[in-house]
Amino acid sequence: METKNTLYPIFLKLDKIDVLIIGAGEVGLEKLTYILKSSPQANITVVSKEFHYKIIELSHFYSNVVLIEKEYHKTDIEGINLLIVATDDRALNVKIKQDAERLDILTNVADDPELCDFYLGSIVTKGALKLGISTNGQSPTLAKKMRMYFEDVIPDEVEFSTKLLNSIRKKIKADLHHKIENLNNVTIALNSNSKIVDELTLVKKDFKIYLN
Ligand SMILES: C[C@@]1(CC(=O)O)c2cc3[nH]c(cc4nc(cc5[nH]c(cc(n2)[C@H]1CCC(=O)O)[C@@](C)(CC(=O)O)[C@@H]5CCC(=O)O)C(CC(=O)O)=C4CCC(=O)O)c(CCC(=O)O)c3CC(=O)O
Ligand SMILES: NC(=O)C1=CN([C@@H]2O[C@H](COP(=O)(O)OP(=O)(O)OC[C@H]3O[C@@H](n4cnc5c(N)ncnc54)[C@H](O)[C@@H]3O)[C@@H](O)[C@H]2O)C=CC1
Repeated sequence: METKNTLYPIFLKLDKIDVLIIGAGEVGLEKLTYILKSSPQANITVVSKEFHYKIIELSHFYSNVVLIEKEYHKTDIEGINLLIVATDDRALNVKIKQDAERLDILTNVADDPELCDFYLGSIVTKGALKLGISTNGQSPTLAKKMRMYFEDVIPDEVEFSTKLLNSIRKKIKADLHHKIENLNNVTIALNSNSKIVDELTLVKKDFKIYLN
């Protein structure tokens, strides 16, 4: 595996596409839980011979999670946009990946990086702000630690600042070049000082003046 991370992160609207998880054991549960934590409205179908009881509980809570109790058949993946494979049968996982390739479906085979078209990352969410973290498959544990670190150090005020910046953004009536300059000026405090919390409080005051 490469040291330099060349993966390209994108932020998907999972309520607008169809996600399928095949296999509903421990790993299926981990993937489902993690996706719902970040995207509670994700459209997710789970196909499996048996279901972890926590997956059944989740499906009662989320009407957007549909469970289908059956053995995998290649027609299950037709029309699917994003696929996560998590059965305990490695040969079956390889076959599902081949079926998916024929239909051009982006696929993650849980815990089998070689078979993955994409990886799930660690995710930090603070209001509108979202950070995706990847170690290029080298250490999921490090990705998790980084998530916990950023959850801790990014101040909750960032939610407020994001909203304010958005309203300023809408108010500034200028050509794109001047708009970017203006927005850079009001956010410059964020870049110039490591005491993010203090700076955000200052920025908040500036914004209030700016908006009045
Ligand atoms: C390549 C990738 C493919 C993918 O699954 O998408 C992958 C692969 C593997 N994971 C393994 C193990 C563990 N995974 C975790 C946790 C997470 N794993 C996640 C993603 C990814 N895992 C992708 C790369 C992400 C990146 O680029 O950094 C996270 C981010 C999201 C998620 O849950 O999917 C989530 C953290 C969420 C969070 O809390 O923020 C823990 C820690 C724990 O659970 O506490 C362990 C045990 C400790 C350890 O091994 O480090 C194994 C070995 C299995 C074995 O031993 O057999 C493989 C296979 C291999 O490496 O060969
Ligand atoms: N549990 C763990 O922490 C880890 C698991 N893995 C690997 O991840 C994979 C999945 O592991 P677990 O989730 O723990 O297994 P599990 O045994 O808990 O779950 C497997 C699921 O796949 C379903 N399944 C099996 N054959 C099927 C078929 N033909 N059609 C539809 N569904 C089918 C089963 O009904 C079950 O729900 C395995 O390859 C395992 O080696 C790897 C690392 C850690």
